[in-house]
Amino acid sequence: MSSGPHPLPVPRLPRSAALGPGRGGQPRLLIDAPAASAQIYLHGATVTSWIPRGGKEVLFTSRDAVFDGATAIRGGVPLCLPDFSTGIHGDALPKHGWARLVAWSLRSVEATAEGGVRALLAANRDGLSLLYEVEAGSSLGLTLSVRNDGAHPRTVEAALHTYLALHDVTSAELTGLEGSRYWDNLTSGPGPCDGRSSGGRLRINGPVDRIYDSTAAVSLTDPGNGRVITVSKRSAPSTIVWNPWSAASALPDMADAEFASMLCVESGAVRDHAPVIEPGATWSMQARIGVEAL
Ligand SMILES: O=P(O)(O)OC[C@H]1O[C@H](O)[C@H](O)[C@@H](O)[C@@H]1O
Repeated sequence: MSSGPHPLPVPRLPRSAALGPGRGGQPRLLIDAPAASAQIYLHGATVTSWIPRGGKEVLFTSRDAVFDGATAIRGGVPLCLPDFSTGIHGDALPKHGWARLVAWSLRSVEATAEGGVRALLAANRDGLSLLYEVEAGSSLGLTLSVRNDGAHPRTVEAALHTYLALHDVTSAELTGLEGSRYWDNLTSGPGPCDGRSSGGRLRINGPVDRIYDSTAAVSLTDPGNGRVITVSKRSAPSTIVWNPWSAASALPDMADAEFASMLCVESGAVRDHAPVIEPGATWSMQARIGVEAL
């Protein structure tokens, strides 16, 4: 009999959750609870699906996403940490940090009193201990905690790189960022405060890649699906808005035309807002995604 790799410890699961192979045979927690269904891959602790009961899929995951246990998953909520993009000094590798690239362990899974499921995942590396709590219910709660296990203060960038599914991005309107300053990654410069001239709404009709200074909750209308997606957050002073537009065709793991049915609205603490975590201290941030009828 062959003695294969030592299996990872599996926590006791409620009846509304199953751990098994998902796409590409990758370990995945499948949730089917009274309040919602959801999927979480242990690779990168990537939530790839959340469907509130009676509703439609809220998270976009590309049909060409690569599930090989090495590549970052194109869609859902990849975690960017300890760097966002190439980091504060512009030279950090891998891009967006290692958190989305490593296998996380599943610490606990429990049914919530509200009919959802709460999963706790953990990863340690590079002098940092990460804990990630995913609560999939009538809303999706994501809480990321980072402990500095090293002897020196650490500056850590973090973002919940949330891909939201839309019927048609050009008919969507994003509100909540009006009047906020932003850095435009497309021009590598600061953008004008926008939203004022358009009555507070941001419409997407081309590529967008902006890092907003904003703690505000945002709403994204999705008229084709008859809904508004809301994102509220705590300790996350950055909001990143990204759609590659047709440049997505250069991405090997995103299918042609899919850019029309997604918008990333990412909650984080990046660049000037990156927290400095003292030795032994823990910093955490939270985002909550909800859906309302339009
Ligand atoms: O292709 P990835 O490494 O996943 O990055 C996807 C995107 O992430 C963020 O939204 C950045 O602001 C973009 O500049 C970047 O292109």
